[in-house]
Amino acid sequence: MTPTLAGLHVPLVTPFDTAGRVDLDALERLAHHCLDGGAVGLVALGTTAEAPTLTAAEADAVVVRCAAVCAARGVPLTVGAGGNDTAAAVREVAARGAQDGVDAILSVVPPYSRPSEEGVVAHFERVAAASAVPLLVYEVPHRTGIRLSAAALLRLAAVPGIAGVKLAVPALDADALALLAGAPPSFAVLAGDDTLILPLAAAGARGAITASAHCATAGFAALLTAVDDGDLPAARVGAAALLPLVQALFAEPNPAVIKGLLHRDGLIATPDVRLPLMPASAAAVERAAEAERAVDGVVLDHCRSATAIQDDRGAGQAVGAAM
Ligand SMILES: O=C(O)C1=N[C@H](C(=O)O)C[C@H](O)C1
Repeated sequence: MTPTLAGLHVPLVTPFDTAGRVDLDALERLAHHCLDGGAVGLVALGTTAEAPTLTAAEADAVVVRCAAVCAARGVPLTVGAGGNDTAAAVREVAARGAQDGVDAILSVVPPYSRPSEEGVVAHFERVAAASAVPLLVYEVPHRTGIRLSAAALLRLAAVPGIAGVKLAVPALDADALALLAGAPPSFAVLAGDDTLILPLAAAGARGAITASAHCATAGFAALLTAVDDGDLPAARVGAAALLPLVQALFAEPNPAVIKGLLHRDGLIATPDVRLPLMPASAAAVERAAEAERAVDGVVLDHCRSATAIQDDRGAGQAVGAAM
């Protein structure tokens, strides 16, 4: 499938069962839950998946199960692969990109080593050349230790095989705006920081990869649809309603609170994360649950009023047509 790098993509957590094993059935249920809520694609083995803690066999099993769900639902699957050893990243991306049902690769800017921008571009030229599927660069400075300039990201946009960037920068600053303004049509910018979906989408991002959207999925999908439809007042209502939820979900290291809330909501068997992450505090999960309830109210109210407006418009058009 040619991936649609637009709309809402959810980077799935990796659920664990009470014995500490990867719970593939819960993962499958969660995948359907997110797609039922309005996500148009899924991401496996992202940051939120605790990918560094999975064995190779576990990671393979996660990809196989997610690929089966995505194939059944006719949506694209993006898979995280790469790292800060270019030779190893090339091998991993080549293998993942060749796996059945993998439509795109999400590959992080090499973390920890703090290479120059020249080095980052050379890294991605090699990695993209090895990939059988389009590659999304994952720009996440607070995790990698380096922030790429707009000029460097635009150089990456011109590399064959690189189809976009997941932009998880902390602010909509001049570099982010310059990237959005200069990105060619072949290069999709996706919002990667959950607090900045509205401003990034309003400035031209085509969608979002958003861990918070495990919860209140319909609200995040509605926010992006509102921006697409040019309905900024509705998008502002949605974004304002979602912000307390996003803040609550990221109050402790991700994905602990998301897992805590999914467990509380009965979607996964345990809230467990693997070390070095620690389980979320009960207070953080409770705050997130309250924020989630508040979003449901706003989004439902908004949908009701949006439907009422649609009905009015439809009635008006019908009347106009009859005259
Ligand atoms: O796994 C991801 O992809 C995401 N991880 C981010 C993080 O934990 O830094 C957050 C974002 O929503 C998606």
